[in-house]
Amino acid sequence: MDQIIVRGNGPLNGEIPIAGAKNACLTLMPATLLTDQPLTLTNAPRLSDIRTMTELLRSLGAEVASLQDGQVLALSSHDLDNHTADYDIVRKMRASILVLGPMLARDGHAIVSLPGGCAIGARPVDLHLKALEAMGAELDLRDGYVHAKAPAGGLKGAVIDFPIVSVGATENALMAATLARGTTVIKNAAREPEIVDLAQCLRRMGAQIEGEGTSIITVEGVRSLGGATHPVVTDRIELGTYMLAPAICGGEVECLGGRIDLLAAFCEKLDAAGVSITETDRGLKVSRKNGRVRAVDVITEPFPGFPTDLQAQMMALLCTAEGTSVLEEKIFENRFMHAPELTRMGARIEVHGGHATVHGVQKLRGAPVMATDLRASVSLILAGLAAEGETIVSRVYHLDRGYEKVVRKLRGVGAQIERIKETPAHD
Ligand SMILES: CC(=O)N[C@H]1[C@@H](OP(=O)(O)OP(=O)(O)OC[C@H]2O[C@@H](n3ccc(=O)[nH]c3=O)[C@H](O)[C@@H]2O)O[C@H](CO)[C@@H](O)[C@@H]1O
Ligand SMILES: C=C(OP(=O)(O)O)C(=O)O
Repeated sequence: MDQIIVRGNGPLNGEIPIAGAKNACLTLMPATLLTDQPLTLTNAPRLSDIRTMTELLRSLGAEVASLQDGQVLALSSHDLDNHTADYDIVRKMRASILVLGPMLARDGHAIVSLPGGCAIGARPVDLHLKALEAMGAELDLRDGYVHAKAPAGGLKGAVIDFPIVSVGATENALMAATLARGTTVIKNAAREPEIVDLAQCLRRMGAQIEGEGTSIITVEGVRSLGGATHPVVTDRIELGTYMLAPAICGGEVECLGGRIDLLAAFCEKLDAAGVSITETDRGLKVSRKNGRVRAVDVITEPFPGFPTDLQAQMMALLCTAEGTSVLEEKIFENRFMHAPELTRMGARIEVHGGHATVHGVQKLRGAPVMATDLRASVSLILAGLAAEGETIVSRVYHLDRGYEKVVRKLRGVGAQIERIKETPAHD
């Protein structure tokens, strides 16, 4: 297993290109199951999660070609020769549940393993299932799998009123509704940019959708969808992560492809903390010129609120802020596992239930630390960039799920960071 070694090295300066969004690409790829025509995705990120989704789609009989060094994905699913998404693949990545709606809508049946819990929380899929039931699907939970059947004649349009905002359930319902008979109205829909991106891609494929980006999405089902070429939206979480690098270390970094509208709530918090953000022709320029950042309180919420996927990285910034910050995690019940690791680096953090209180310290110190999940892993790297001495981050396979070329990108702005093979322990 690899490790990443970071040495705190002062201000960072230069530019970092931002990739296409993992969380958008992982929902766009299953859209291929809705059509027998080719779907081409450009601006795809090169990540292990994308390879896992490729493996899953291939196991169902889809063809997926990775072109131009992985930045273009050519997908096609003429006939699916298998309608079972196997536990061995689904357990690796929760986004696998997104094949359920499309397979059911197109072919009328699907068997998909339940993804189970994961490190950051229980993460049930009941809302995905209820949405499909509302469209007439019969669901049976057996042996850890959802066995799903559409009524004769296919799924029917329905009013789906989600009790809480769910990104994944909105995506599954939206894809299924494109081929359902009649009109589907999704109320309390998620408004994330990844939902807007999915709706735009589906529309390019011939779907009739209105209201994406608002809480009510209306879909008029069509008989079939065609092929399309679609560019994956910028990864707002990778963007926010790299915006935090100069905020933590000082200096000035331009994040190429960045847009404030993807991250308005996050940008407001950075501004309040004393970080300057300027829109340029090429992206966002971020700098921290005057001394330490100030403490700010953060509550994670569905879009347009502060993203849960940036909470760990924001905590890394606040560890060295002047004053005390409170972070409240409202999406996932166990998403503070980075806190004890940051504490190993000298941070002063108290966690009580869904709240973490961070008392800013002057300086962090390098230490061996362990990545516990995707965003936790990058928060430790960010903290290491600002720490005195050497930080060794283990279990970086978490990082590979969501960050491409992290060492190259950070070295490009002057960071001292390298990836090494872990030395095996001796008896
Ligand atoms: C609203 C939100 O911020 N969603 C995040 C969530 O999307 P993801 O789609 O994974 O999760 P959801 O948006 O579905 O979850 C939101 C909340 O609803 C609950 N829930 C969800 C589905 C369900 O069937 N039943 C249920 O109770 C979840 O446990 C959670 O507390 O994780 C992704 C990866 O970290 C993030 O990119 C998304 O921004
Ligand atoms: C937790 C994440 O992904 P997933 O939903 O695939 O676990 C994430 O993107 O931060």
